[in-house]
Amino acid sequence: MTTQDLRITKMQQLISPEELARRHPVSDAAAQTVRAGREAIQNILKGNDDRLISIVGPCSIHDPVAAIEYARLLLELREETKGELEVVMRVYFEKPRTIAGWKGMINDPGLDGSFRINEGLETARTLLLQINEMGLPVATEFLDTTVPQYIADLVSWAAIGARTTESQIHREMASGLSCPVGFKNGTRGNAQIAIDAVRSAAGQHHFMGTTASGQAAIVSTSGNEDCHVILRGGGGATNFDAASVDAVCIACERDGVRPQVMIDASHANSGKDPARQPAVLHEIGTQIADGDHRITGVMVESHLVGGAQKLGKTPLVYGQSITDGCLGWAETEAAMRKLAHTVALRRDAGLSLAS
Ligand SMILES: O=C[C@H](O)[C@H](O)COP(=O)(O)O
Ligand SMILES: C=C(OP(=O)(O)O)C(=O)O
Repeated sequence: MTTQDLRITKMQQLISPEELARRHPVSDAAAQTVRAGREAIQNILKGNDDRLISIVGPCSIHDPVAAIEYARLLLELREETKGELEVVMRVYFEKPRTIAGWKGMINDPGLDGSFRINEGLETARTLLLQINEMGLPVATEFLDTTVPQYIADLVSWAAIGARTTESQIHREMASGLSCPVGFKNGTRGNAQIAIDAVRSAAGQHHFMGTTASGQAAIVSTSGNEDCHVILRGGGGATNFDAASVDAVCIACERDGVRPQVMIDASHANSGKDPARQPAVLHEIGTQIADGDHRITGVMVESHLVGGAQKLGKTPLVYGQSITDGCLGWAETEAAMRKLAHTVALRRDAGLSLAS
């Protein structure tokens, strides 16, 4: 009598990370973008660079063509604001769902419940290569702990989401990632779990994972010192205001964590209304112009077309989110230019890092 796999309906072979990398190797140009992106972010986190990490882009990627068009626009904005902002594109392939829904392009690239994960991984890797080769560094959320082996060599910054910050396996994963990592506060607004996660990920861990050839392995990590908290609001409250930043930074200091935060202008900080993101960025900009150096980054959900559409609608509107609502491109540009100006104001006022 079998007692095993009673609820498994199918198992298929997954491509190995090694095979995917063999098909789509990292080019020198892409590697250069990744290295430079990581280094710039590390310097900002260490306080050696007074610019602002700016993670900007769609809530999720579902159409690589629109993603490349978006990347071209963002690259121009990156060039224009490079004295004040380190602009990195949000290229999110994995979506953690509150209950159920489309889980992102790696899980279901056909958007139709066909779950062609091998194809999703290949499309994701190809897109990351293209964006990096353009000279634009990339940010993503890592959710499934198998995924980094396939794409992490092309990622300059990673997030652990509000639903997984408290998870031991995600903290272990972060301890071995080669890029800086931001941990979101919890969906109910608890920022302490993100501070705990930063401390945990800084340490060494030993856990189960897979090798590049796809073999199950015992993984040992050295710890990741480039981790930080992301404030995204939650539990019916926002946390982008000066008092919230103060409270979290004081808690960081108490716990031996660098007192610094990235602020997500979207999610609970905008009440999931994308049109409110510019007002959130304005408030963050006011704190920066007042001399606050503890805000080391921002996150913005933005796409070619503002708002969101329901998956299943045919045809889909080109360049519009099928997950959370995003800020449209024109509004994104305007808000990011204003934010860059506040960094310049802080600098011009002599409110340097040392002061
Ligand atoms: O950023 C995306 C969403 O906020 C997150 O995936 C949760 O989405 P859901 O509550 O619609 O499932
Ligand atoms: C899912 C996301 O955010 P959070 O984890 O804050 O809900 C996201 O940034 O896509």
